Amino acid sequence: MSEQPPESPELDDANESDASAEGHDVPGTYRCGFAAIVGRPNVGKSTLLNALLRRKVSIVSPKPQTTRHRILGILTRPEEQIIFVDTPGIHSTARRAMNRHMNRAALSSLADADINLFVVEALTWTDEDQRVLDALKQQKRPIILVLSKVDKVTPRERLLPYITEMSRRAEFVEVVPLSALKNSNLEQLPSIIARHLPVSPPHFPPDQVTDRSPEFQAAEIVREKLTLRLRQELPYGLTVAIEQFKEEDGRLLVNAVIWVERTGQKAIVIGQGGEQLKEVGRSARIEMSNLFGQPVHLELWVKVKENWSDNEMALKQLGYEM
Ligand SMILES: Nc1nc2c(ncn2[C@@H]2O[C@H](COP(=O)(O)OP(=O)(O)OP(=O)(O)O)[C@@H](O)[C@H]2O)c(=O)[nH]1
Repeated sequence: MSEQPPESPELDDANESDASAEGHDVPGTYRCGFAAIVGRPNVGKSTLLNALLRRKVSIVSPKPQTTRHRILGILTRPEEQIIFVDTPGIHSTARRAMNRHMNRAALSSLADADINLFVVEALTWTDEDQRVLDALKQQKRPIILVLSKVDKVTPRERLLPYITEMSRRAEFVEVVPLSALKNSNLEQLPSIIARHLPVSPPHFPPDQVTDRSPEFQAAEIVREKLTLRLRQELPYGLTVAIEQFKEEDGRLLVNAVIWVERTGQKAIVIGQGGEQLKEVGRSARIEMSNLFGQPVHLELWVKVKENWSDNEMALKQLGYEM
């Protein structure tokens, strides 16, 4: 994984002395490594990451395929640093360049992780789940099976035969039923993961929670608000690019462009009398102010780039690593 420093003695030493320099000496038994959160779309991967970190680092919506990038979320504890990798949902209808990018980002993450968290929605099993499990098995890394959304399971007894059935599908090091939404049964997960990480000093400073820049987070907040408000297919045809992000007189000035694929979509995003865009801007601005701890002035523009999501060059320009 590109974020992981190579295992050269010089770098390891540098990490250790960095940690000490900041007053964060770590024990020789300290563990640090990557835990990828993988699964089909919409099973609750980003919600799980945010709940584990008690911070929102990855956007969430009821629509599948919301996460488009690989996003690191870093949990630093006295005995370990777990670098979670939130991944796009792995899906089978990968005809467009964007979908291929998403599957590639997810599949490369699970190959590089020290341990994988395979998230499956409790009581369900689909062909897409099976596809993800097949990919995981090829990696021969330890797998924790996370059964998500157990708050929806009634009566609870229905879980037991399901867990038995699921345990037969692969050799999971642990099966953890939980509800990220209700924050239930999450406490034990970091310790279970840590047992499978290599002994290593931390890769990141203790106060860093993500590898993503404030600009990236700002763009994602706008995209989340759009995804929550817009109906049907439209969220899949838009992306957000930050054109300006600067501090002036104690406030952040943010200009963002919402790129859509067709002229007709532009009018829908803006809405009658500009109401839709105004609401998106208002809710995004409030969330950004909370995240960045200062007032935000947000300007949104809607522009058309024909068919950008099926154009490798456009995707690259818009920040999708290929
Ligand atoms: N009831 C319930 N809903 C949940 C839970 N966790 C997530 N959800 C909901 O499931 C939907 C999808 O959640 P996400 O976290 O975006 O799922 P994801 O797997 O990251 O989705 P992709 O971006 O498609 O890969 C959202 O509406 C969440 O609120 C849970 O524990 N219980």
